[in-house]
Amino acid sequence: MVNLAAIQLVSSPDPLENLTEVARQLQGLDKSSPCLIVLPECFACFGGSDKAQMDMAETLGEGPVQSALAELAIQHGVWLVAGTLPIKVPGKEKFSASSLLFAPSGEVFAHYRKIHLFDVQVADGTRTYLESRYTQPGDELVVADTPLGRIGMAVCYDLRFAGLFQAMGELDILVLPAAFTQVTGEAHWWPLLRARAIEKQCFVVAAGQGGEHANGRETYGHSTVISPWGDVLTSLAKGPGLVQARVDFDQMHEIRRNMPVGQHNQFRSKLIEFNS
Ligand SMILES: O=C(O)CNC(=O)[C@H](CS)NC(=O)CCC(=O)C(=O)O
Repeated sequence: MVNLAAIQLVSSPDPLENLTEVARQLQGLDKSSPCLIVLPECFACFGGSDKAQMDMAETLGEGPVQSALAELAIQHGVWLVAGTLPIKVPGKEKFSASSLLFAPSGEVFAHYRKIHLFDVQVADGTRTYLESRYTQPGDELVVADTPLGRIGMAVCYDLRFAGLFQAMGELDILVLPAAFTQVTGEAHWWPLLRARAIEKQCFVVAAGQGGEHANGRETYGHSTVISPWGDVLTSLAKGPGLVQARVDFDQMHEIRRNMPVGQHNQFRSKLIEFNS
């Protein structure tokens, strides 16, 4: 059994405040099985100015937020997907929206830089988003081969690009830190997430920002754990909280035996792997 968990936040622009909330939510974790916890996109700083994010950007492997995260992973003995953090890109002005996977040892086991940037006019005209104005896109797929299983890493808007997940090959768990808008979340969050779980025949752990933020932005929330059959095992609509589901991978192997989608897949692609 493995406990798959997501912490939902309504992050402020203040990293200390948000890290304190993460530490508080971790107190509710069921540690009777090995745990994987996912934090939301921009968990440490959200709803402020672009400058607030630029100012807190850290160099990979050093900085107060990364140190705090490593400490939490060690303290609780868990695998921790630290949502996204602004991480400096050598030689570039912009930072990458980096999703770091911490091992229970506190080491950064894998590092995914969000590939697809959300430069979008939201349907009801509420807001125009231009993530590329301050974020450097990544260009590598990342699958972390861990003792818990093969973990595919993606962030938020990436969810809309099915080719990304096809290219990842076989996955046991897909993690998705997110900050979906209220408008697009209402319309697309569930069909996209459940489709990914079904087509990859894997568990999906999605951690969202979920509420009203300092700059008036509304995020959709609905953090969740979804089974390889597409069932929603747990979810939380809005507000800070912890969702968790102890899962048995036998169900996943049974589904794959009966419907060997992976073997029938006619598409193959190169990918970057981080191995233990
Ligand atoms: O910009 C920030 O402060 C933090 N980053 C985000 O909130 C990102 C980019 S704006 N949000 C998304 O990608 C929403 C995707 C989405 O809602 C969808 O695909 O429907």
